[in-house]
Amino acid sequence: MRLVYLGPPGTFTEVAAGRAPGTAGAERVPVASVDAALNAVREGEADFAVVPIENSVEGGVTSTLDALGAGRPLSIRAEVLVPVTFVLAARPGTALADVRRVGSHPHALAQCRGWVAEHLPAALAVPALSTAAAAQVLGGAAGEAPYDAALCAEPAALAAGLEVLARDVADNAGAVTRFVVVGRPAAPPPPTGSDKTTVVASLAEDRSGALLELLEQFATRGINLTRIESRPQGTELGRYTFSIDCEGHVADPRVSEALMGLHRVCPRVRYLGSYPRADGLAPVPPPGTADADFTAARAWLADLLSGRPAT
Ligand SMILES: O=C(O)C(=O)Cc1ccccc1
Repeated sequence: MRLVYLGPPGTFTEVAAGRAPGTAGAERVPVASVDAALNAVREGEADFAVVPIENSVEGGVTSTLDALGAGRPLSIRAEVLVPVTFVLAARPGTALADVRRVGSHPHALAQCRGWVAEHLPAALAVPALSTAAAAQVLGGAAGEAPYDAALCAEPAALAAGLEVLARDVADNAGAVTRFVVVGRPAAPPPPTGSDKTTVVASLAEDRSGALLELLEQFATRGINLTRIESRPQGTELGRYTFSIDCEGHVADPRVSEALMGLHRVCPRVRYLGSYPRADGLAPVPPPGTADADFTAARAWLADLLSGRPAT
């Protein structure tokens, strides 16, 4: 079994890959970008990809959301939560006052924006493909590097031969990043009672109430959303698709009814998978929306249709 992840070694994604459920014993191969990881799975060069999808401070990882929403379909099999802390690291001999450009993954730059603004007010933020890639580029560059310091995990800094200038430089202690394990389309694993379902849906037309209609499919079935993000369709200003995570599993009656509702009201729905929640939390449906309520309602309807006396 081959698993690719956003590398190089030392990324937070590597930590997530090491904890990915159902991948014990897999050969773990770093790749340069989220697109490269997902395409390796599409092409059959890897069985699974582990990629970041969401952060508790910065929200969705747009490169992942866009890559999952377009191109050949993929399927999310599991999620992994990893706490993230950053150091600011530089080549030996660099002082904090020498740092004019800071390189890292855009989510790391965003999560340390306040610290950098306070301690390095004149520094430029330079995006890199990952935190460990920023450390590697800085440590490996013979002469001029594209930045003077990198924001990364401490082991990545040390592996690249850098020195730590400051620890715990994130603005929010306790930030958590969510990663997903992605494979080629397959039947979902059985429901566990603590699951999430991910879909991408677009609106029928640009009119008032269209988004409300989409959301109603979940609300009327008592389904809580754990993430919703709009992403531009890229065709014209004002056209968006919605990337949504909801509580529950496609095999749960209330979730299956909500997805069928989406299929009725949205021109395009991409089902990306149902998988166990990493936090183990179970949904608390409002009265009348438990799966047993939906099952009982279907049985009642079956009675009506068969002519059996129904109450
Ligand atoms: O670059 C990394 O180390 C990643 O794994 C992506 C990332 C970047 C910032 C916060 C969490 C994950």
